[in-house]
Amino acid sequence: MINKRLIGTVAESKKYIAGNVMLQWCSLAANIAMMFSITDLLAGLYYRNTNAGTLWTTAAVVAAALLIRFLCATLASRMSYLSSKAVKKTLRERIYEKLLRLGASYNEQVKTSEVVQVAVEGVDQLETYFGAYLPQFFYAMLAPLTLFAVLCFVNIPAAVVLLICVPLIPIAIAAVQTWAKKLLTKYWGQYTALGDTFLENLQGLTTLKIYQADEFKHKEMNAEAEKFRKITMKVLTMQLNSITIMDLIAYGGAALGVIMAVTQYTSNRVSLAGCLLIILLAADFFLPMRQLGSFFHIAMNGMAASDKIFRLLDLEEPEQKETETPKDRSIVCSNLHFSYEADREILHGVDLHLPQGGFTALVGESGCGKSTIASILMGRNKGYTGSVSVGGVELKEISEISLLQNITYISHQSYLFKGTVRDNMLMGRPTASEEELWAVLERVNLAGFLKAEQGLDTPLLEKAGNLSGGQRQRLALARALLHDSPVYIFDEATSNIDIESENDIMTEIHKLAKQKTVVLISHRLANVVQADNIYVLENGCVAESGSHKELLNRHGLYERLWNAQQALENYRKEDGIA
Ligand SMILES: Nc1ncnc2c1ncn2[C@@H]1O[C@H](COP(=O)(O)OP(=O)(O)OP(=O)(O)O)[C@@H](O)[C@H]1O
Repeated sequence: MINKRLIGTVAESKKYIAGNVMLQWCSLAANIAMMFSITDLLAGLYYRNTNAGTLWTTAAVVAAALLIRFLCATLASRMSYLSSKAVKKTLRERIYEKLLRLGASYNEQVKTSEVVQVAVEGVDQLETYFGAYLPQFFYAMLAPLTLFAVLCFVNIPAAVVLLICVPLIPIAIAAVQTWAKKLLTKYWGQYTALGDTFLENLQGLTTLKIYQADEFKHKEMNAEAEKFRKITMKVLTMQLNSITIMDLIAYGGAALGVIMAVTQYTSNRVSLAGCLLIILLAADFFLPMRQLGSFFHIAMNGMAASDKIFRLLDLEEPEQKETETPKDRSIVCSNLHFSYEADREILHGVDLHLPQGGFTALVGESGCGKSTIASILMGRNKGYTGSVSVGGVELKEISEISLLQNITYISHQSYLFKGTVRDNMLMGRPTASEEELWAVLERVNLAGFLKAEQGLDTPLLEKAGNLSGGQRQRLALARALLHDSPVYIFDEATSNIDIESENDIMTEIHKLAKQKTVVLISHRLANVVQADNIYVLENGCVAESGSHKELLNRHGLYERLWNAQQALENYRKEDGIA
């Protein structure tokens, strides 16, 4: 239960733990002095040899001891607070830095919901471990030894009996530990699983309602929650039972000490004051250990959480590369293979050439691997084989920051943050002036709408929920234009939006393609007609490539897809659907 690595990780907390232990020890010393004084007075009263001076001295000692104990308790809780603060700050910083180092491909290794739970709940659990458990652990060792040393001067047999009984509490704790550890690991597993399902169902609630599947999911969640309730009850029962056992040992041990004191007194081996002192201090032998026992379960929870934190902190990090993206940004993929799962290859030896300043399109039926290629180019999927090079340098060798400065990715669901239009746009270029912001908004045809609202200060809800799909995409494009990177990848950037927005965005993409390297992934072949080169993918392989005209003349897959789409679009036009 003393995790050296954990303590080493939050080294700053060591001084607070030591301070806390010292303060508790001072409080104990004050208590001992107070008990000495009181028992002396009581014995004096019994033998009728007390004078006013003794009374005043006792009153002064009691008052001073109470004041010291009050100050020590206040300062000790301050120490707990400081150590908890250090723990939260350090561990959350470590988790955050780790995620940054894992980079864009972090969720290849860990689920976002797990990261959130570990960083929030997991770290909170450790707060108690550092703030309460660890100081109590050391104090629970120190207190009985101190009392033993003091009581040895009063009566050795009673002091020995009390000291011998103290270790029974940690022995009882150790007995339940193996079982408790298994139970807590299971508890944490179910807790994260429940959190995962809850988050997913909440995010998909509208979809569940549309398909009236909410009742079914409700039942599923109920079943999972019931499982979690049962395991929580098991944990609580285990905690309650072990606390009962500890209470029996603690108060049984104290009772034994009292019996010893009385028998020693009746056989004249200890004075009345000494006997009273043993009786009054007997419980103090056990209370720190008993208190430790009650923190023990919280600490075990913390241990289970720390395992998860260290699992996250120990995830293998992609090597931090120093190489800058070369000036020549032409991208070449040769014999590119990639699988998300071991036994299912998605890309089977793809060869692509995306020349600097060129306008290249990737087309193909759904699921053929277009977005996977885009992800690889953005450095998000690192486990590919074959070669992907930028200006002759292997992609894996290029630093992630440099790559992301040079390539901008715009998907059909670009993320817009809660805040204002300005906040979101400045992410593209933090130094952009007001004029520059309005200029790109004009380019994407969003300026008119925003002027009628609150301009750049128009508030945005989470994921820009208060904008239409088309407006969201135009804003995402405006932000991307501000980024002004040499390469742009548009991955179905005009999917699911109105035809006007699509036309506006496509016009901008075509203009951009005259100045930058543009890769356009699109279902709609009418959008790629102007591309210099079109790669037609089929089942993770390049089936054909060439310009629109060349591909039509080949009479292959591209022509079939084109004819099918044209027929559909003409039909729509005739029926006035589009
Ligand atoms: N994260 C993932 N884990 C496992 N398999 C995945 C993952 N993402 C995609 N796939 C699989 O990889 C294949 C290619 O997906 P990809 O998204 O690259 O296709 P796409 O051509 O972009 O399709 P679409 O045009 O529908 O967007 C699909 O069969 C898909 O099931």
